[in-house]
Amino acid sequence: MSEAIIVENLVKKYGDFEAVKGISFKVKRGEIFAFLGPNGAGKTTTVHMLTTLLKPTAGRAIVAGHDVIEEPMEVRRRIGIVFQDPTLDRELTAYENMYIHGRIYGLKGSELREKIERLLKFVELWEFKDKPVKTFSGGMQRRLEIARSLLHEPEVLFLDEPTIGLDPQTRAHIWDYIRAMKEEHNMTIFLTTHYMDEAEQLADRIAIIDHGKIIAEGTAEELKRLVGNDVIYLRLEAPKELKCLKADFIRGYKVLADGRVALEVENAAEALPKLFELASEKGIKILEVTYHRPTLNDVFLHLTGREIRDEGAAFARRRMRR
Ligand SMILES: Nc1ncnc2c1ncn2[C@@H]1O[C@H](COP(=O)(O)OP(=O)(O)OP(=O)(O)O)[C@@H](O)[C@H]1O
Repeated sequence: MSEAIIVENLVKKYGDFEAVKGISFKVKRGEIFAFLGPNGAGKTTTVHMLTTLLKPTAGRAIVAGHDVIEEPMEVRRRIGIVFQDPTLDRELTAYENMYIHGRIYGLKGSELREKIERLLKFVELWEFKDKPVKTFSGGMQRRLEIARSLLHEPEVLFLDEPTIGLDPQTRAHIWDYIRAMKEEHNMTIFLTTHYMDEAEQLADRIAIIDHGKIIAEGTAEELKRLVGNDVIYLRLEAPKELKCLKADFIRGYKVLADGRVALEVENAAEALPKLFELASEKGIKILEVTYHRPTLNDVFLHLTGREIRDEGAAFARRRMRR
């Protein structure tokens, strides 16, 4: 089978609240697939259903060739998971954490020792192997969790927000490991993220999830094509004057939470002089202008009218404080 994950009409209700509202998608073997969405979109709930930790209310999911409801043990044997919150034993050393996990999966002797060494070297923690985890930084702990999740050579690896709260340098390191896992082991990787750059940098395909539904799916390039060619950001002296800025060359617009306006246009270089002319005709004062090719943030804005960035950033700050 060429698919590592097949999901059909998957639903999860918590009481009356439907957190996941009948989602369907497929992930091919050897693919990095990202679930991109804001806080509370239903990403973790989906990961928990796909990893057999949570029973779906309805629908079906096949992971590594096995049904998550009918054959949970078969699924568990073939997957690795790195959760959002650390699950390491902080009192034990890095080596001991790896060793115990390996024994749980039936590994032992020289095979286990060699794997631990190879994986701790892979995530650049070999020299810290005898240090207790409580002395590790957040980034070191995440690297150790990744190494641990690879011990039993999973076919499919689930990473729930793998770089949340980490500094840019550590995030880039973790991206390198994720790419290496795909390239060297043809591993299928399902990751959730609210960071657009993470989805863009890593994923072969991206599903954008919002309020429990997949609202778009494709490669980063395909998703950006939904928006069009260019996006112009404007700050107006009086934002309510926006309604006077109607013209054929403006394909759509959205008002951002910070008061700026995003205009979707075919070609910003051609649209800008026309825009200035129109503004001066109508007596509208433009305070600031920038433009760029659409980003995934623009795609999210185009689809939902909201920015993923604000919600994500606030969420990351909240988590860091915990
Ligand atoms: N055990 C639960 N009981 C009730 N509601 C829940 C429970 N777990 C999650 N929810 C709700 O379901 C929705 C989806 O949550 P979920 O954690 O899957 O979202 P998410 O996209 O992963 O966001 P986050 O990154 O914050 O976990 C949210 O509105 C959340 O409040």
